Amino acid sequence: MTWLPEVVSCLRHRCFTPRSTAAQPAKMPSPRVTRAANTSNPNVSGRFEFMSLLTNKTSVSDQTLTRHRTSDSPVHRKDSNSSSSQQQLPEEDCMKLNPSFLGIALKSLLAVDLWLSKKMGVCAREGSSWGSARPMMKLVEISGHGIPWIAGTIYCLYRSDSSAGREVILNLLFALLLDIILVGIVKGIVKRRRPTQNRMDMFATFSVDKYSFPSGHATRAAMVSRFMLNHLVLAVPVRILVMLWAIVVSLSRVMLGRHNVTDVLFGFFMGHMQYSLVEYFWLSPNTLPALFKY
Ligand SMILES: CC(C)=CCC/C(C)=C/CC/C(C)=C/CC/C(C)=C/COP(=O)(O)O
Repeated sequence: MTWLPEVVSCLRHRCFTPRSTAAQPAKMPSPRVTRAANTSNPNVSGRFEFMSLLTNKTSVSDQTLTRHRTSDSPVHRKDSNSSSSQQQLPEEDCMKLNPSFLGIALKSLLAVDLWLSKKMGVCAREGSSWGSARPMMKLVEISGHGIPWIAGTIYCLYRSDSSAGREVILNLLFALLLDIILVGIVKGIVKRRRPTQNRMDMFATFSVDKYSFPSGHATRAAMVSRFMLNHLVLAVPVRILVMLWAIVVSLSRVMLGRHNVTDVLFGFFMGHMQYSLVEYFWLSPNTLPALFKY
């Protein structure tokens, strides 16, 4: 499991596309950051910075640039580190200087993930290429939301008059609550930010829902669909509809720009695992008689 921290770190740092330079913690300025900062100040254009390297002027802006230049240099950073052994390199820089094979493979995979997710986010805005389908995708989103599913299951439990029916519905409720808890824990650990193309206009979210890994809709869709296919007696066309619903809910997460592809793929896998967990800990009148007394 030594690879796990590297995977989490890679997901968390977005790897190739920092959302905004202002939001980043203090770290070694990259040439891109320096250039972006300079363009906002007309006195400190890229050209001026180049000239100041030659003329060695000692104006305030020059001093700032000199500081940037010296801290940009790995040699200087090494020196300053040795003079102050307390100072540590930020984690991101360490990864760049000493990339492992796993790190490179992960970063490449995530670069493809970000590129593909952006391409597939065709309903992310009203003005996107499939922007007119956005309202329909938001309906699909609500169909996989936790609140209607939990409320509906509680209602069915209340209305159920057979003990076999109550057992199945109670286990579905257990599965839905387990899903919310497990997804919340993983989101809180990984803390991967949602894609830049996402608009945070989702219905009823928790604080962890600002994070995107894994997709809670994908876990729920995978888990609930497997649950229904295994525990309800359904006609073949309905079974196909259930499978299609799970796929469409998962796909809609990327199309709405809410998630990257890997969030949804992992979510789908995690939903299947959660179902297996529910099967393993199946609540029955034998295992939990107190729950089935009434
Ligand atoms: C409805 C009743 C009776 C109780 C509600 C119990 C409760 C507090 C449920 C929480 C449901 C909830 C807010 C789930 C979050 C759903 C969500 C927005 C997930 C994010 O999905 P993602 O695919 O974007 O990761």
